[in-house]
Amino acid sequence: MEIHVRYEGDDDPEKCSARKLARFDLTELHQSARPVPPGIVLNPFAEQALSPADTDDVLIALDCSWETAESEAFQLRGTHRALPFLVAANPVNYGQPFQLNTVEAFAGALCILGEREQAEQLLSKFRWGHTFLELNAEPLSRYAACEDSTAIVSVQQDYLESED
Ligand SMILES: C[S@@+](CC[C@H](N)C(=O)[O-])C[C@H]1O[C@@H](n2cnc3c(N)ncnc32)[C@H](O)[C@@H]1O
Repeated sequence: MEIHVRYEGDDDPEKCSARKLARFDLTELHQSARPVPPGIVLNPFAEQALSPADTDDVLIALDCSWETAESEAFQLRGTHRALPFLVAANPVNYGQPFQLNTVEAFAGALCILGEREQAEQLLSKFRWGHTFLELNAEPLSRYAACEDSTAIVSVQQDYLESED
């Protein structure tokens, strides 16, 4: 699957997971929206959850600081999808649901879309990468077995309830 990043560059470059992926040639960084090809845009504000029914082979994230990640920032061509309940494993947001960094968002999406090997390849560049798969092992395998986004939302409900 092709992996693209609309790179805003307003986050700490030392901790930026997208920059690290680009250093290993695992993604392409785009400084503006125009050259980003259309595809599945990972957008936490999207109305519909990502599911195996999404078949595009281009995956896009917006790498910016969470402070500037407002809905207007996600003006990118394609099918916008939110990721269901998954927990961050990166040292900045460890344990936080939904607020994944860019490599975690790609990895979660790839697992849901049946591209587990590529998810592992991206995460292998991060010391804590495997922890993301361990923390989310059960939801990821349940999401990957769902037919569509309605089923994903219903599985997600189990995790939201156990958070309360
Ligand atoms: C806000 S940026 C923060 C990136 C961070 N600076 C880093 O070093 O990776 C994370 C991006 O991952 C994707 N993402 C994170 N959590 C998501 C979710 N729950 N649903 C959809 N996309 C998500 C979005 O594209 C989002 O803009």
